[in-house]
Amino acid sequence: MTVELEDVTVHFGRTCALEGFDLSVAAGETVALLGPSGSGKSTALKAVAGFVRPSRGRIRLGGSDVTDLPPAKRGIGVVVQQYALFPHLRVADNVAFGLRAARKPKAEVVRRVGEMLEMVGMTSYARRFPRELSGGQQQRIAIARALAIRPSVLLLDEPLAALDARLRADMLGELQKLRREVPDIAIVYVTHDQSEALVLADRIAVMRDARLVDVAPAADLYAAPPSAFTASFLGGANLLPVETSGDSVKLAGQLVPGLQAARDKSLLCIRPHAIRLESPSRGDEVSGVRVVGRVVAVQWRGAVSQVVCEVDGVGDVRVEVPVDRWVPGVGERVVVALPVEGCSLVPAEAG
Ligand SMILES: Nc1ncnc2c1ncn2[C@@H]1O[C@H](COP(=O)(O)OP(=O)(O)OP(=O)(O)O)[C@@H](O)[C@H]1O
Repeated sequence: MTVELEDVTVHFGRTCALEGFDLSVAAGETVALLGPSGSGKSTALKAVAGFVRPSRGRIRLGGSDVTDLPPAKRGIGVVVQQYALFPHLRVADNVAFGLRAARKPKAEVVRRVGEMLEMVGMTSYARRFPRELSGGQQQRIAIARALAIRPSVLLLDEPLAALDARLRADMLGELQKLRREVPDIAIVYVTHDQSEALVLADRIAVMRDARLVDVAPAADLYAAPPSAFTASFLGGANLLPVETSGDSVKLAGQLVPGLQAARDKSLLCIRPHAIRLESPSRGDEVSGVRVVGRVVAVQWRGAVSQVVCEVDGVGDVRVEVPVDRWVPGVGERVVVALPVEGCSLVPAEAG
């Protein structure tokens, strides 16, 4: 079932939490709402669920206007942050709740509850009460309960936030599997974690200050971010100052081949993993723009090290160095090589 938000605006008192928000999610599509804390992601999702009322705009599900319908009449599966399970019901009864409300036959309820508990790895907890579970376990039951009714729209608000890294990876896998098993479900997934968005979403809607900034297929947004905000929020791109004259682009006085300036104010966008560091004493390994910098910080992060280099006339450049490559020490002079194929231009932000 399609989900459409058209010009949706939500106010809480004097706070505008969502401003003129337009988004359409097709049946079978997963769209992640990604943005910093307070950018309006949860508000957009609550508007679809019916938990908040827009002061302007319309919400349609499967083409029908549901703006004035209460949440229960919308037929949506919802898992929101801190979503309270029914405290007086055991885990299995929580998961069965929607199925019983829909008067499903008893055998089907039992089978479906069993399947759902198995999916979230909670079979042996079926007879416990929510207060006897950890926060992460409660969230897994909330996911099982939302999916039990086989909703055609599923809204997930930071569903993995309470889980540890290992469980989060497992649940991400489960959610991917779910998408294959229920191919027609439309999923709106709120997160501030870009890796979750990249794993799950067909498209990512990037939000900032109550507004939609960019929306596009995840791979396109990552490869060619349309704005400086999206470039840095998704993948932590370096945004480096360039000089333009005519349509040529220069970084620290050097021509960047292959880039054409289309506007006055642009920034050169390059991902930390695309940059190579070389010792000044070694030969040129990488073709592209080469500038000299000084290492000001090194953080080892397991498979990669993050190295920050200070480059005259450019500023700090963040580089990800894989574990099997040379990692310079703090204070060392290095050649920072930027392969042309990793470089793109994004418009500089106004103001
Ligand atoms: N019930 C409310 N009453 C008043 N203000 C609210 C309410 N809910 C949200 N807001 C405000 O609306 C704005 C958007 O909040 P929202 O919860 O949608 O952000 P978010 O992007 O989901 O953030 P987070 O990632 O922290 O959950 C924030 O400024 C927030 O303080």
